[in-house]
Amino acid sequence: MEVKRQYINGEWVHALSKQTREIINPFNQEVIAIVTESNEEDTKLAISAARHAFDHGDWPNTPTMERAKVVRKIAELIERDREELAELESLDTGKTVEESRWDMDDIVGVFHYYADIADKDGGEIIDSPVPNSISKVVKEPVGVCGQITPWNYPLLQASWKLAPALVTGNTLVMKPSEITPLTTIKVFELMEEAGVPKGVANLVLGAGNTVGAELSSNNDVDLISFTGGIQTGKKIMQAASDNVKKVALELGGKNPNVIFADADFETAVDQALNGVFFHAGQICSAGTRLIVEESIHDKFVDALVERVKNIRLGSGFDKDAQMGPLISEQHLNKVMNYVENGIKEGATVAIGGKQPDDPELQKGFFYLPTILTNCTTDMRVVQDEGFGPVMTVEKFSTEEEAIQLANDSIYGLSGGVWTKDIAKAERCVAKMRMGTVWINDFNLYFPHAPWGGYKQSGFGRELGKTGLEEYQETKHVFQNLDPQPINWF
Ligand SMILES: NC(=O)c1ccc[n+]([C@@H]2O[C@H](COP(=O)([O-])OP(=O)(O)OC[C@H]3O[C@@H](n4cnc5c(N)ncnc54)[C@H](O)[C@@H]3O)[C@@H](O)[C@H]2O)c1
Ligand SMILES: C[N+](C)(C)CC=O
Repeated sequence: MEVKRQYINGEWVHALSKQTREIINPFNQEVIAIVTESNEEDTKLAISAARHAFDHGDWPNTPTMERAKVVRKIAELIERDREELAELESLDTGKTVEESRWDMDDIVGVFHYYADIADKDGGEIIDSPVPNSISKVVKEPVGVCGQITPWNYPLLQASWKLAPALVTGNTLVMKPSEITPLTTIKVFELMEEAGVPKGVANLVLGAGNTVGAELSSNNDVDLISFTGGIQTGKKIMQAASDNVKKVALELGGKNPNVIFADADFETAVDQALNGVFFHAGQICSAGTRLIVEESIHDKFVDALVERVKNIRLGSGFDKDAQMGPLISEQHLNKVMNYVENGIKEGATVAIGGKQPDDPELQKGFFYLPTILTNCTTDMRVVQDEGFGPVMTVEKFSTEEEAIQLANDSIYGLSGGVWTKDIAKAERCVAKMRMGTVWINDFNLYFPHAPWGGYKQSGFGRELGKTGLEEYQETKHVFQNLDPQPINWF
């Protein structure tokens, strides 16, 4: 098997150490690729290349419209290779190919969106309070950006960083998750084909505690944009402090989905299932914390359990499969422990709570879709991000209690409210401390609207206009057209 290489200063090169890593298919544990294993020294080379391209190259000063053409070309190439990329993503993550196709469409949309909006904000003229002067605000690229992504949406999360960084004239070094680097490698090939100049976009492949730590601590990096877990986010924030680099953190969530008794019952049941079990619950915004009005609690749980019985587990390449495996054995063990601890805390398993018996699934890291009832807000299983196909169910009896439960979390990424009473929904939304709140929907995102967290779900925003501004500095330029001595000294 040919070893896949890192991309530094426009060259596909092996890591200096010549170490490699096997990439595993989570459905059957087969080795699907071997990639070079970068370390701190490779990362320093990649950062130097990005630094040189920023300080001495043309990209930061290339007209925005020209950069937008390159970004649009990347979108077109991803669209051209959509099927290959979708299959690669499914092979690497275990998600169904249909899910991966949706991801690819979203990714194409993100590159187009940023190509479209990049030249729409050329700065601002300020009405200067000083006679005979010009005061203006201009936007400039931040500089060298370190970008670190997780394994659950490898290319989607990469696209949310690459497209705005490139179109605004930054240079960058990306580090995908060491478990799922394959589609990111492929897109760097497409970026080369699209004409991204040498040194502007660099790719290193390796572990968090080596490559990731170097990227976040290196003083030649001006901004670190990270998507991943809360504990890693804290380390990155600390590592970034030496040169006070800009930090953007997209961290985890434990997202409440509040169901009022007057909600459209069938739709709320259907979307509550989708909110949790899509991609086997390995979604930052999964609605794993169901909060249901007491009067419909039993009926709602019964309906969920009946539907869960029919969820089909299987290979991402099986057209009938609705849910794939978890990403790794280590993650499977984490999810199993999380559920076992929840049971010890007093939760009741309404369905699932174990690995499937199906002999065809034994090589994969599968876990059954699980619903835990009798949950209360003080339990770890309710507070911690399980990141698996596990829903906890709590009850409430008043609107105030629903809001209080929904906010009782260190996280604040997203949440949902289901009711036909729009005034009630708006009252709840106004009090819910989360970056995204859905009314009568769940887990919807698109390029035009910002995405990010309150509280310990992080700070900074991706997507939308705000996602572009993350990659820009704001400079005030004041010009005196009639300079005179002040005669103070
Ligand atoms: N808020 C969002 O938009 C969003 C989106 C996707 C995933 N997530 C979160 O990501 C997590 C799952 O992803 P994960 O398990 O890959 O997270 P993780 O934190 O373990 O790893 C994420 C990335 O950080 C790297 N890393 C690890 N240690 C590092 C260190 N010391 N310094 C620098 N980089 C380091 C990893 O190699 C990987 O590339 C979940 O918590 C999920 O909620 C959040
Ligand atoms: C941000 N999102 C929802 C695409 C993936 C979260 O894990």
